[in-house]
Order: sequence, then C-alpha cells, then structure tokens
Amino acid sequence: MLEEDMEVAIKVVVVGNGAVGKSSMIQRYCKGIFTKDYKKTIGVDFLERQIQINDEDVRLMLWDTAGQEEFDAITKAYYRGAQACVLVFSTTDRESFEAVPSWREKVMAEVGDIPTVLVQNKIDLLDDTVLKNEEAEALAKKLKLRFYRTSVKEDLNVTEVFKYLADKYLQRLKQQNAEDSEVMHTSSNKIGEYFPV
Ligand SMILES: Nc1nc2c(ncn2[C@@H]2O[C@H](COP(=O)(O)OP(=O)(O)OP(=O)(O)O)[C@@H](O)[C@H]2O)c(=O)[nH]1
Repeated sequence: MLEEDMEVAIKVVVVGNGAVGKSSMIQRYCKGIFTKDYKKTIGVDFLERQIQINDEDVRLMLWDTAGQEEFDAITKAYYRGAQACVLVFSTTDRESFEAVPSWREKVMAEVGDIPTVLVQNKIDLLDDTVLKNEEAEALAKKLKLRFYRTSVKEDLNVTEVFKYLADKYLQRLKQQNAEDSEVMHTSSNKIGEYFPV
C-alpha cells in the first residue's frame, strides 16, 4: 500500500506526428470536448485530470507535444521526467504509423522504458484506412506495447488509454516500494550481524 495521504501525480507525454489527434485527445479527456479545427501545437502545453484508481487519487498531467519536426528541440526537453507515454498515429495517415518506432526511440532516449501505450486514433474513419489491422497489431507486438484503437471524435476508448497507464504506473511504483523496503530490511539485518545487541 502507498501512504494514505500521498498524492500520486503522473506526467504523461502524448507524442506522434502532426495532426494525428494528440491535442484533441487531451482536450477530450480533460475537458470533455471535441473540436473540428486543427490548430497546430507550437512547442508544448499541458492539461490535467484527477482520477481514482483502487481508492487512490491520481493526478494525470498530460503534456501535449508538437508533432511537427520543426519543434523537436523544444519538445525533447519536455520528455524529461515523464512517467508514462501515449504514442499516437492516425488511421488515415500512413506516415504517422511508420513514424511510431522513431517516436518511441526519441522518448526512450530521454526517459528510458516508461509505461507506454500505442494508440491508433480516428477509428471512426475506418472506411478511409491506409493500413491493415494486422499491421498495427504486429507493430504493437514488436514494440511490446499495449494497443488501443480510439476515436477522440466519437469518444471511444480514450478513458481506457489513460486508466491503463495510471494502473501500470501504480503497479510499478508499488513494486519499487516493495523492493526498496526489502533492501532496507536486508541491510538492517546486516548491520545487526556486525553490531549484535
Ligand atoms: N474524424 C476524426 N478526426 C479527429 C479525431 N481526433 C482528432 N481529429 C481531428 O484531427 C485534426 C488534428 O487534431 P489535433 O488534435 O490538432 O492533432 P495534433 O496531433 O495535436 O497535431 P499537432 O499539434 O500538429 O501535433 C483536427 O481537425 C481534429 O478535429 C478523431 O478521432 N476522428
């Protein structure tokens, strides 16, 4: 168990090519709205939402990063300290799908192997798809990532993406706490050996 009054805050970065729906996903999740307009993200921005996971309050801070390469230098700095990641590509944009491995590498280079999900957005546009279902599934398998299909427009599966990440992060935190207390226990035993009372 985590300490009762300890608030867990998780920094989540949402990455992927331009126009795949990153800003829309964050707006949908934090404000419950969807707009048709495309306003290119310049640099980064963040919104937050509080949720409960097994009676624990968790604050998710969602960092919206620009998909356009021209902002690469700025966005990279914002990956630092990230504890979870959403990798987004679009059903109607093949390039965004092919760019997924390089986004994953960029994030890993800054923050290592943090809990990550792969998301295929704009599933409402499946009639105009530019990739086969199996291709996306194979990529998820190759990268060893949980895979979700979402429609930010129709509000499909967006909540599930963030709940999964929060869950996964808490699991890791608890495991880490358990390991830490194990280490303390073991070392105090050792001190006992050298300084018996
Ligand atoms: N049909 C459909 N359109 C969507 C969906 N999600 C986002 N869009 C639209 O896609 C366009 C781009 O969305 P944004 O959220 O601005 O994309 P972004 O990934 O933040 O783009 P950058 O800021 O350039 O990185 C907008 O016109 C959205 O309305 C969806 O699930 N379905």
